[in-house]
Parts: sequence; structure tokens; C-alpha cells
Amino acid sequence: MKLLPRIEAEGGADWLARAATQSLIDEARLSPKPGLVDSRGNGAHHDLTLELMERSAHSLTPTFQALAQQSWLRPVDVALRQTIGRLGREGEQQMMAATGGVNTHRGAIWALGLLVSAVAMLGGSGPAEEITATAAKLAQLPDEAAPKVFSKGLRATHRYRVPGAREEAQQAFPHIMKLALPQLQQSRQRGGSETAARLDALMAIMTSLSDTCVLSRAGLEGLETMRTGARNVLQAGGVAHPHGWQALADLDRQMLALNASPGGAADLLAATLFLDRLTTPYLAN
Ligand SMILES: CC(C)(COP(=O)(O)OP(=O)(O)OC[C@H]1O[C@@H](n2cnc3c(N)ncnc32)[C@H](O)[C@@H]1O)[C@@H](O)C(=O)NCCC(=O)NCCS
Ligand SMILES: Nc1ncnc2c1ncn2[C@@H]1O[C@H](COP(=O)(O)OP(=O)(O)OP(=O)(O)O)[C@@H](O)[C@H]1O
Repeated sequence: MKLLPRIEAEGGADWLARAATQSLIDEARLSPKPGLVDSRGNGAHHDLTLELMERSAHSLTPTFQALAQQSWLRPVDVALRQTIGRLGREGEQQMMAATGGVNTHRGAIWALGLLVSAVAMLGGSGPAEEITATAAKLAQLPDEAAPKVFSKGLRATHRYRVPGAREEAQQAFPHIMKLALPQLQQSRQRGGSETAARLDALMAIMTSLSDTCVLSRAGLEGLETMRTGARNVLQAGGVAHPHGWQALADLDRQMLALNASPGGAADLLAATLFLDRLTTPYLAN
């Protein structure tokens, strides 16, 4: 009897880790994404390829598994926050070792890592609202051991006075809960392909996110191009509609011309697909 929670934790952690990795692979392969790495090619990135993204995703499975195992049925407190901070940073090192020093998934480790921990804290399942609220509580706690580095993302949030990856998590992932998941469901109900529904969900995130990847590479012009272009796609009826498809191709051209890539939006799409996978049984693997 005493062994039961541990067995559940191990099986559950393994399943969650594989689901998180699969969500990263689904996001990377989804095409055509404006400016991002996808099945067609490297987008606006010179140091990234689809093969590298997939290798990186696989290298992160043990990190997600450790995050889930350590968080299983634990309450939100500073001790757990410090444990997942350490595991997240070790995951970044695994990623860097797997990619030869290229940042393929830093933002994704943050968002998915918090969500994997949050589901595990809830015993392996729960409604998306509860999972994101639990992840937010974790993200709000201080992590004293975090190195004081001045990252590109932090620089962009200060320079442009906008929220970034930290704030998105601390606010319980509003771009996932209010935009991406509802759009995914709405586009599926309209009867287009699953690819079109996922691209529409990405567009929904891009209509509003302050993506610090875009800001760092292309400033406010890049951010405005991203938001307006994504709005045009959805207003034209989404990617499944010929006019929406055309608007997506236009946006892809504009983003490439500006060297802009919405890496933050891509991370949040991967996190959306992870939550969708947890709550949509037919997608479970
Ligand atoms: C919080 C993180 C993402 C650092 O953020 P910061 O903005 O300072 O840095 P950086 O520019 O390196 O990375 C930000 C990344 O977030 C993504 N992103 C960009 N904008 C946004 C946004 N508005 N919302 C969400 N994600 C975004 C992009 O992929 C971007 O590359 C993270 O690296 C971190 O501090 N991790 C610490 C380890 C930890 O505590 N982990 C716990 C969970 S595993
Ligand atoms: N399909 C994708 N294509 C490109 N980036 C992605 C994709 N999916 C997620 N990302 C996110 O985008 C981020 C990489 O963006 P970027 O290369 O602009 O970051 P950087 O290394 O900080 O900047 P730079 O490459 O300009 O030095 C990663 O943190 C990753 O999480």
C-alpha cells in the first residue's frame, strides 16, 4: 500500500515528460510558421534547424521527468520553487550540451517546466485553469539561487516596458488560457484541419504577446508587424480560409524581411498543445 504513491509518481512523471517532449516536437514540425523553424526550414534563424530542435526536445525528457517526480503531490512552497529552479537550469545545460551551445528551447523549458510541475503537484491531472494557476503560484515565488544575469529578454522588457516570459507565467499564462486554447477549439469546431487549428492558435497568441525574441531582433516595428499580421490572418477566417492562408504567407515574408521570429509565441503554443494533450484523451500517447 505504501508503495502506491511512488509507483503512481513514476508512471505519471514518465507520461508527463513524454507528453511535454511530444508537444515541443509538434510545435517545431508545425508548418508554415512565420519566421520560426518548421518542417520547411530555418525561418529567420541561422543557428537553428528542425533536426536540432528535435534533438533538443528529446534531450529535455529526463528534465521534465525529474520535475514531475520532484513535484508529485507537493505543496507550493519556496523549497519546491528552489528544486524546480535548479532542475530547470540543469535542463538548460542538457539542452546546450545536446545542441552544441545553441539556445533552442530556453523559453520552452521555463513555460513547460512550470506546467509539468504544476500538473504533478495536482497528482497528474486537473483542469487547465487549475494547472496554470498552480504554475503561476510557483513562478511568483522567489528563487534565491537564480544567477543574476541580464538576459536579452530582461533587457527587452526594461527597454520597452512590457511583460516577458516571467510575467506571462506569473499571470497564469493569459495568452494560453484566454487566446490560444479557445482559438484551438473554435477552429477545430469550424471543421478545418488540425494543422490549421494549431496555426490559428499560434496566430491568436501573436495578436497580443510582447514577444521579447521579436523585440530583441526587430524592435517595436517587428512586434507591430507580428500583431497586425496575425490579426489579419484570423480576421480573414483563419488559416483554413484561402484569404487567411494568403495573409499567413504575407506575414511570413514580412517577418523574414525584418529578421523577426516569434520564439516566445512558439513556446506558448507548445505549452498550449501540452495542456490540450492532457485534457483531450484522443491525443494522449
Ligand atoms: C524566465 C526565463 C525564461 C528567463 O527569461 P528572460 O526573459 O530573462 O530570458 P531569455 O531572453 O533568455 O529567454 C526568454 C525566452 O522566453 C520566451 N519568451 C519571450 N517573450 C515571451 C513572453 N512574452 N511570454 C512568454 N515567453 C516569452 C522566448 O522563448 C525567449 O527566448 C528562464 O530562462 C529562467 O529564468 N529560468 C530559470 C530556471 C527556472 O526557474 N525554472 C523553473 C521552471 S523549469
Ligand atoms: N520553432 C521554433 N523556432 C524558433 N524558436 C523557437 C521555436 N520554438 C520555440 N522557440 C523559442 O525561441 C527561442 C530562441 O529564439 P532566439 O534564437 O531569438 O533566442 P536567442 O538565442 O536569445 O537569440 P539569438 O539567436 O538572436 O542570439 C528559444 O528560447 C525557444 O524556446
